[in-house]
Amino acid sequence: MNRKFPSQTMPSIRPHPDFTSLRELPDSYVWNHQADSDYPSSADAESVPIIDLTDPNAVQAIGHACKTWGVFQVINHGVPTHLFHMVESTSRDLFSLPVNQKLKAARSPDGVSGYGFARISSFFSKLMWSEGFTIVGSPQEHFRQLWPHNYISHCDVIKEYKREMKKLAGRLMCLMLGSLGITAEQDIKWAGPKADFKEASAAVQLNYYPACPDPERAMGLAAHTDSTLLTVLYQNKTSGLQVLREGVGWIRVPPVAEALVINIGDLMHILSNGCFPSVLHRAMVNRTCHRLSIAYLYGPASSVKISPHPKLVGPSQPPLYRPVTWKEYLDTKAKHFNKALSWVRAELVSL
Ligand SMILES: C=C1C[C@]23C[C@H]1CC[C@H]2[C@@]12CCC[C@@](C)(C(=O)O1)[C@H]2[C@@H]3C(=O)O
Ligand SMILES: O=C(O)CCC(=O)C(=O)O
Ligand SMILES: [Fe+2]
Repeated sequence: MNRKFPSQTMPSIRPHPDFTSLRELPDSYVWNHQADSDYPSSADAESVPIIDLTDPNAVQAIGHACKTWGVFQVINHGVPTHLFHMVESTSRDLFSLPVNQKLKAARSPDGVSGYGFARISSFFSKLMWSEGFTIVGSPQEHFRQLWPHNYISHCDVIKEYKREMKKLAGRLMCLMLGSLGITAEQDIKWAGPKADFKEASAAVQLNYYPACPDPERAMGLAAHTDSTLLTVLYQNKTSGLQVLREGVGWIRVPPVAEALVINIGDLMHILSNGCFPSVLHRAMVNRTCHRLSIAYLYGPASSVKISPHPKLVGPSQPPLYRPVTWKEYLDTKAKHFNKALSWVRAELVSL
């Protein structure tokens, strides 16, 4: 499944089919879900924790969720509801444009921003039943191509969304690290003097999963971990997100009104020296309803090297990973995909 396909055979930009016109799932979209029987489909005996950020015990609850799940949902997070409606409406406007219009903002072969299949597509021989739009920095140039007359209001929505998400992600960083006895003020220099992670950077990923004629055999977004410190994920009312629980199987993460899903990413896995493992997750699709999700992929400023925190390292706990910048890690991920973490680990051994 993790075979790498040369980019010539799987370019990131192919003319997208008009999903709405397909009555049957083309063979190129049929995934072999046989391998899933290794992990029996869980009877939902367990569910991903839901944490109220206004609860005085939130730090402990977050620490426990990060150690044992790598994912949790947050409620009472303080992000105004209207912002989700606005960003959802920008997303809908974007994905409902005609294919040729969307391709005007296609991600270039060596670029990060723009419209296209998920970056990880190149590792799979089958196609995913989804479309994506990645925003790094300002979306203005791409949005101008898509909506020559009203791109500014869409840009403003993204700007506001990023501002709110950055605040929330900084708060979550403090809570997560706090649960490990690390204080952002004293122990994390790159958190800045106010410990607000002001210099942090991020990407926004808009995901669209059209309704699918044969959802059992299709795949929305293949199993992966995020190359981030943490990811804040908003999903609309249609379910589809699943996380892999060791020894249990794929567990659904149902949409909960007003809640946001928080994933631990690979860089947090490294920073916590493996205490907070990154979570493998995937998105399935639906026969009658389309699905939208918006991921805020949060990482450090470009000059920061992430390494196991000194407070979590000692004679009995050697550092398991070598220091990496976000860019270095993304390059490793682009080469080795789901084996990237072990590459960063293996390289330490070979130093
Ligand atoms: C900052 C990031 C994180 C990226 C790469 C780059 C921009 C787009 C992100 C995603 C978003 C969709 C899933 C993923 C797996 C993908 O294919 O593109 C992510 C990837 C990663 O987390 O590795
Ligand atoms: O659509 C989803 O629920 C998952 C999206 C995701 O994993 C991502 O954008 O990284
Ligand atoms: Fe993800």
